[in-house]
Amino acid sequence: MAIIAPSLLAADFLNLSKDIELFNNSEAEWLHLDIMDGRFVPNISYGFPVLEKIRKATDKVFDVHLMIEEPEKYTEWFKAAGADILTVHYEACRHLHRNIQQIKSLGMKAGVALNPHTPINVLYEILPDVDMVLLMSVNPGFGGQSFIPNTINKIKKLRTLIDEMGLKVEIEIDGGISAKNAKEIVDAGATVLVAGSAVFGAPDPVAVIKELKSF
Ligand SMILES: O=C(CO)[C@@H](O)[C@H](O)COP(=O)(O)O
Ligand SMILES: [Fe+2]
Repeated sequence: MAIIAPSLLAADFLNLSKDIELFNNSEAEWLHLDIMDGRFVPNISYGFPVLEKIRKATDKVFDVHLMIEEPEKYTEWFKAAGADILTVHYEACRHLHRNIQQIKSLGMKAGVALNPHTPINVLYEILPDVDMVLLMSVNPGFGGQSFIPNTINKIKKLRTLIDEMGLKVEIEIDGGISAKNAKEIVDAGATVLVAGSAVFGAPDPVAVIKELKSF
């Protein structure tokens, strides 16, 4: 049974308190927060004032996905804004190991994210130091895109690598996930499913979360 992490990016920003209440009353354990800087990705999302307000409205885990250049400049800010898990992109970090150490030294769990074109084998030396790997199953920057089928092969390869190394690392998959493909993703070895438009775009987000949880 996977952890479900609805992505706030697809919530109704004119009615955030309603969507947070739905989330609070659902079986989802984590809230996925996408931070975009207009440099690493072509889009700009939301920032600290939004995070700080939502932090006061939920006790669930804050799963923060940084799609930003130089994430090390903001690690302490995200800790202060309430992040529990902070994930940086492999492609955005010149000193990934140092960034992971910095995140963990502040008491957060540390994740590393890979873009769809980045192979699993770049993780070999960092895997023992991270709590989670996030595999992008769409190109980062936007919600509502289609799942890239090759992600299933990547999940299987990563599952094998983690098991062979005897590690306990979460595998989070992000982008284009719905009740239609969730079973295949979980069966391949994923442990955390991010879903934005499939959850907040649905008439009954709580029911969709329940269905995703059943796989
Ligand atoms: O990180 C990202 C996009 O860059 C994701 O977290 C999306 O927000 C997921 O949205 P859907 O694909 O589920 O609509
Ligand atoms: Fe994300």
